[in-house]
Amino acid sequence: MNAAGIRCATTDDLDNLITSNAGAYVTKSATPDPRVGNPSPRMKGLPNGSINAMGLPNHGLDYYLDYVLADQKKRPDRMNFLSVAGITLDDNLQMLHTIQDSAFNGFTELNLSCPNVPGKPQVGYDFGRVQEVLTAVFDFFTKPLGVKLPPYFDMAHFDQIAAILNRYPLAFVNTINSVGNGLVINAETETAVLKPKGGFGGIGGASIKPIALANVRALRLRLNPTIAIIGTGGVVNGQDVFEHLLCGADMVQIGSKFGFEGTPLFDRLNQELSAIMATKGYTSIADFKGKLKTLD
Ligand SMILES: CC(C)(C)CCc1c(C(=O)O)[nH]c(=O)[nH]c1=O
Repeated sequence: MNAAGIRCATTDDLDNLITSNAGAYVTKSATPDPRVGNPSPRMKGLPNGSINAMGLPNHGLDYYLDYVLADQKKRPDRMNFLSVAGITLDDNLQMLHTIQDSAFNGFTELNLSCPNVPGKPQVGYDFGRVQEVLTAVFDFFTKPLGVKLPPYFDMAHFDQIAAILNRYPLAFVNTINSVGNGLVINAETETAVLKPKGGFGGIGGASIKPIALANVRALRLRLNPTIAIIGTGGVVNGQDVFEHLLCGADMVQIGSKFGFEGTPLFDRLNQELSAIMATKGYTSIADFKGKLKTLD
């Protein structure tokens, strides 16, 4: 499926997704009210990925909730995901109350890369805050909910975030979001390529696959089996999908590459993954999911 933020901000984008061979879709992370987002250039393609500082441009929660409600009426059998990214905890709780009180019965993805109070790191990097947010959310929210996580790079952080997440009835964890605050420069003009944030932005694409695979594997090994894992990051071909599944992902999302290739990507990835499985004699994903071997 697509990753939140990529070709999923308008009803046209979403119509393209539901008529494609993607297994599911997720809507652009929503805020309570529409947002214009940051000034352009705010996203740039790179030889092996992308950098972005979009600033959460979106049409507001109601726009996406209306869309998924209409879709679930038309296609009650299909999975759909609604992503929310409140700038404040109150915004997140307000949106989740609206979703809880609505007829929506799909998955809600709570983006924990949302900003924290000024001077503190994003919520996903403030473990105490993660606990506060999830405690407040699960105080009332009973529908299927997962969290979108930033990448972690330290074994102690894998231990800490997993220990926190295991305390909540999460349907899934989506790992990873873009690798935060990279910087891409144009050496000829001696200028950063993005306008917002002095050129700092989230990095996506092939270069982040080793980080994504590590986060999928580390969390699979630590999280309760009741919590499914969506693997996101660095997928450009069927082998990358296979690797995410081997690390333990139950579902795979594609961001940067989907941005460049569009919906034919899903047909290509399905074909490439099927070819790899046939070569290896696998008839189902269960034959190899999570079965990464180590050299001990
Ligand atoms: C980074 C935030 C703007 C706080 C959240 C939205 C978001 C954005 C974005 O809208 O800039 N880009 C990403 O690569 N990941 C994200 O989660």
